[in-house]
Amino acid sequence: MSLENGLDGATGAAVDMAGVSVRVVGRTLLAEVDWRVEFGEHWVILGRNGAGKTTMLSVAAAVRHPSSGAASVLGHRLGRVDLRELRRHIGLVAASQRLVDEALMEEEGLTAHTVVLTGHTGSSAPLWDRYGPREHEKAHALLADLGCKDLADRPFAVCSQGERGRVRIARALMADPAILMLDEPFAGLDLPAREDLITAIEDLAHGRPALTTVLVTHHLEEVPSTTTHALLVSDARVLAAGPVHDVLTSENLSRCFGRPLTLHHVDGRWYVRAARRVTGV
Ligand SMILES: Nc1ncnc2c1ncn2[C@@H]1O[C@H](COP(=O)(O)OP(=O)(O)OP(=O)(O)O)[C@@H](O)[C@H]1O
Repeated sequence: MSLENGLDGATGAAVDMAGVSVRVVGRTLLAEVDWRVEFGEHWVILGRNGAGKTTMLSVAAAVRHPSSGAASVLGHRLGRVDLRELRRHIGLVAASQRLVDEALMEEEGLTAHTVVLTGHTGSSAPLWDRYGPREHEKAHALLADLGCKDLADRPFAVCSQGERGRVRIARALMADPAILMLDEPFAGLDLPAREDLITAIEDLAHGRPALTTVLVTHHLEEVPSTTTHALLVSDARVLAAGPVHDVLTSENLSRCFGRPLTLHHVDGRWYVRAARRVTGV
């Protein structure tokens, strides 16, 4: 089997989990998860701290095997496919990820453009003989797509958190992934940086209709307007999954987060607030 041309030999969904459980000694991190993501869909995963969001993403990104159940990614069943090969077609972006060799970054002052280039080879250091004019140009174009073309020559080490977040996504896109998975990309961003990144993600969805995305976040305010589907996870189980307008309701969110919540949908974006207790006058 070859994944050389992206999805050769792949059939079915972008992600397909049936009865997936993940267990570690004495603990269940995911229990009996059924979840299907079709190509071109844009999902958001929401849930409380420790609910199992990152664990779900790690199975979907072919980083972790289920303890039981069946998981297929890009049509290939985990356990029957070379995971390293499969991961080349999955762009996983997490703030905790170490992208490039830290020592090299400090010593040689690797620029944001160079960090994006390393996405072509999936390497932690630049492999210069593997990058031609086409790759250099593409890295510039991706920085521009993410609204940060001016960062190209800036050392990555001095980039702000918001800037790094965008460079990380540009790097992931260098490999032309079929699916882009973003784990809390807005963590630590100030309001303008957050809004700019949301706009960049919305632009990606408009500009690349074939791209499938899965976003993990804590805040309803961060759900891009291009989101098509939502999954709520609670205590290692899927509480609700499906079209975004069916799943994102005050009732579902109140159950998911364990307190009465009121959800508002304005101009394509979502806002939530805790229902206030009425006190006496
Ligand atoms: N290797 C492990 N061994 C034991 N427990 C683990 C392991 N990995 C994760 N967990 C626990 O499993 C639970 C789910 O973790 P996960 O990272 O998936 O949650 P999350 O929903 O992404 O949480 P957060 O919003 O806080 O990032 C957490 O309670 C976590 O402490």
